[in-house]
Amino acid sequence: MRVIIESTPEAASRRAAQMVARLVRQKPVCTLGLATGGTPLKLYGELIRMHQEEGLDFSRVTTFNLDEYVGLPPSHEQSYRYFMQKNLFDHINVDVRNTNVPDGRALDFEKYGERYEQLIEDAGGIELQVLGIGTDGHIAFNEPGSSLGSRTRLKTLAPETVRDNARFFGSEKAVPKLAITMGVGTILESRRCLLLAFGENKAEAIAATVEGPVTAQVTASALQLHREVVVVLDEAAASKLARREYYEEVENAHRMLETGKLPWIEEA
Ligand SMILES: N[C@@H]1[C@@H](O)[C@H](O)[C@@H](COP(=O)(O)O)O[C@@H]1O
Repeated sequence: MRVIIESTPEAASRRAAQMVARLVRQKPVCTLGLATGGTPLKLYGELIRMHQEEGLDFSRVTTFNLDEYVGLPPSHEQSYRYFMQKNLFDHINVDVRNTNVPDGRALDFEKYGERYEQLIEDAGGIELQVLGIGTDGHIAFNEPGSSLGSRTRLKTLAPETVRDNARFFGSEKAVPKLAITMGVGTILESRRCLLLAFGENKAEAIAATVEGPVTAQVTASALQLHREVVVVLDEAAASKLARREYYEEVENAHRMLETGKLPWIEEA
């Protein structure tokens, strides 16, 4: 796990956008996994800017979103399809037919989950999965207790998540209590994961994810089993990490390798 700590959410989002953009430039036909929530908004804003000002081309990109609330039609302002259209897809040149967000109106969720998994497989798997994290340490809607091998399926939201998301719906009562979500196992199969977290209210979940034991009680901790994960944080979200100095050393080493300057070799 590579942990990158930037001073602000803006700087962290720019860093994350550069990673996404590098992939899209190197591999124009690629599959991105996308997330919703407040966290990736600045990342999407930066990708839109890169498309508009630098010609970043999404025309051959396919996308898969992590999750969707059960019962919300795509036209509902709080549906994740609506969110993606408004905050990214409507502003870049992705072909909307190549964008996939689980359908919250599906009736046979078991079958639908299998179909979503198949679509991901048919697209060649997810190259880079963008992730946020819940205050209870969940990724997508894999709430505490979710199997670390789980696949796309129906999930009941934990009370903490209902409380956190009430801000978007006006009240806790209005928050859908069920969601269809990629599983932890689905997420672990993506080739690379990019986890973003900002703000003090994510600090505990991030410390548990990065430095705690791998446990189904903090589903993001399963990312420790993945071979290529980058965690991009702002100062506040990093504030409860015990090994912060080491992560900074690792980043210095990356910079030295990029510039080809390894002082101990030059001095020898
Ligand atoms: N299903 C989503 C997650 O994918 C997201 O990571 C989380 C955090 O949201 P926010 O970024 O708004 O804090 O919220 C929801 O639970």
